[in-house]
Amino acid sequence: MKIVILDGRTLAPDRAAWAGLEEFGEVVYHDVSTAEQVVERAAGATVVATNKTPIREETLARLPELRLITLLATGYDCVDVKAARARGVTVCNVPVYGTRSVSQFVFALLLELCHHAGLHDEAVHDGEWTNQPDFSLRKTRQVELAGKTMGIVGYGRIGRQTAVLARAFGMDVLTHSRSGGDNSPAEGVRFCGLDELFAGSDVISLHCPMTEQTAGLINRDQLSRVKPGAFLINTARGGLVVEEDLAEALNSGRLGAAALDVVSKEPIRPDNPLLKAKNCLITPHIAWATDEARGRLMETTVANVAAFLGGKPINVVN
Ligand SMILES: NC(=O)C1=CN([C@@H]2O[C@H](COP(=O)(O)OP(=O)(O)OC[C@H]3O[C@@H](n4cnc5c(N)ncnc54)[C@H](O)[C@@H]3O)[C@@H](O)[C@H]2O)C=CC1
Ligand SMILES: O=C(O)C(=O)CO
Repeated sequence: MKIVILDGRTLAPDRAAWAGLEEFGEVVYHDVSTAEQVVERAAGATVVATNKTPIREETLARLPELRLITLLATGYDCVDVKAARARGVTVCNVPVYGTRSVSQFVFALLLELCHHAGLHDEAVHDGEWTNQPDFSLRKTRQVELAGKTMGIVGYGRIGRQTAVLARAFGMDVLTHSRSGGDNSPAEGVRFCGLDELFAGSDVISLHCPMTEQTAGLINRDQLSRVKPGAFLINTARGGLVVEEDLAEALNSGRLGAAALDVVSKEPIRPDNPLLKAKNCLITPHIAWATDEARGRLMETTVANVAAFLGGKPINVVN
């Protein structure tokens, strides 16, 4: 049986790290693949592992031997899961592995927006503190989170954990989720409509998946409702945001700042309008990438393949 890893490098560039899959069959490893390379590389494979390499209907049609697509990620928007189901291909993902890391990263981004610790460190190392008389050198406005409201779009695993951290910072939490009430809210968390969430939040954090319904959810119309000066954080998927509209909201000062771990095309293109937008912090899709989360991701991937081959698939999303 052939197992093809289409884009293993971001998880584990060392091929030895994939040895756990070798007990199931021949493993063919690729650092990274384009959508156009999938058919050739996955030909004859029973199992394909993909992190972000797209697998669309036309690709599936040309891979008749494929039985399992195992995502090396939580988000599965790069796979046409409906087309896979129609062809009898099981798709599974890796939930939970990154819940704590991603929600922690939300606060790494948010705290950077509040305090600009990196910028102050640079100023100190450049001698700015030494060369002025005051005991304190404040280069930007400093913001306290206690008493502010965090709006969480998507109250699933990461959204819920982000709410826990927000509560620990003394924030009130508004949330909007698909069913409006899936998962009973924790104390201090209130479900509301998206418009109310946008109008009532000092910090908006996105945690819903990228789907037909959520594509472009954050657009000019929605951004016109935000509290002046609010912060937007996106660690979910770039496609949730209309990037030109976000750049406009930042440049006009309507939105105070944005911190984005994800953009619509990754790696980011040089003409992405957010690269030149005011007060826009961008990290290269690393919220998931702690050592601990990557270890769990690999373990669950091996478990996904073992369960599927054992006839009792787990973490199935289609
Ligand atoms: N930046 C990174 O490194 C990472 C990003 N992610 C992203 O985070 C997303 C969320 O992950 P989890 O919380 O584990 O998923 P989850 O499935 O536990 O939660 C997603 C939540 O979004 C809600 N939702 C779905 N459609 C919605 C809509 N139209 N409006 C509002 N809410 C909606 C669902 O009801 C669910 O409660 C993933 O889909 C992935 O795109 C996940 C891991 C790492
Ligand atoms: O797990 C995910 O969904 C990520 O985006 C990280 O690959």
